[in-house]
Amino acid sequence: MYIVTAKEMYDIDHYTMQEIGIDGKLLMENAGRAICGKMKAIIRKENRIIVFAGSGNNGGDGFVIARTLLNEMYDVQVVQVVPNAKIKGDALYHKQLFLKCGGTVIIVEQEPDVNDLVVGSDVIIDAMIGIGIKGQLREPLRRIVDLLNKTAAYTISIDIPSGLPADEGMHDFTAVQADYTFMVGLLKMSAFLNIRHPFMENGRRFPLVFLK
Ligand SMILES: NC(=O)C1=CN([C@@H]2O[C@H](COP(=O)(O)OP(=O)(O)OC[C@H]3O[C@@H](n4cnc5c(N)ncnc54)[C@H](O)[C@@H]3O)[C@@H](O)[C@H]2O)[C@H](O)CC1
Ligand SMILES: [K+]
Repeated sequence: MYIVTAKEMYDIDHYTMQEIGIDGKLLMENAGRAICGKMKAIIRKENRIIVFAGSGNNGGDGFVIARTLLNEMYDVQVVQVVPNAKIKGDALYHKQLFLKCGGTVIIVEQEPDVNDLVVGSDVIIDAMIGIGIKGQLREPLRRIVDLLNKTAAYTISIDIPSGLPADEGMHDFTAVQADYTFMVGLLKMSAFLNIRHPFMENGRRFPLVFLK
């Protein structure tokens, strides 16, 4: 079993893209699809599902997941936690595919009732931020993470719970208290550090599924 730091994961992704030649969009598609395949064991067609998508590739995974679920007739919409201009590259490509498939994207800064959306949903998919996190969560992510932790019925995090430091060295942070976490590629070190313990609730929280 290999456990990687964020840098090691980026190095492996870089090798996969530059040396092997697998396009980043395809990596994202594979990650999102693999997660959806496993996720179907814990979600239902009648669930109201919201994907919270951030600005980076973690958000891109979220758009792939949203499109895959939408195309399979799940009740899913996306809440984008950053302005449109921040979505770029592979994530923008997958956002556009989701929109062209008829998907709904709600921009958080234009939506005064995010609280009502969360209260009215059964499953939150947390694709706000992954191993690209640097330092303490900034607004509006911090406020949204607090809201999800207080209000969300059931939360599934993509790759790592948003806000959790990817590596060692940080102890004071706010992070999503996920009921389930699907890791992409390789196991991330953050899953095994002491920083995770406050979120564990006697080991019951954070079941992990690791996807190759
Ligand atoms: N391993 C794989 O096979 C694949 C993994 N993927 C996913 O990509 C993310 C990592 O993507 P990256 O774009 O590098 O970073 P993030 O999406 O995690 O975040 C970057 C984003 O976040 C902003 N940001 C950074 N720090 C903060 C902060 N403290 N507060 C608020 N916002 C912050 C920053 O400005 C960027 O915009 C990985 O976890 C996987 O989920 C890919 O799909 C490829 C395949
Ligand atoms: K996440």
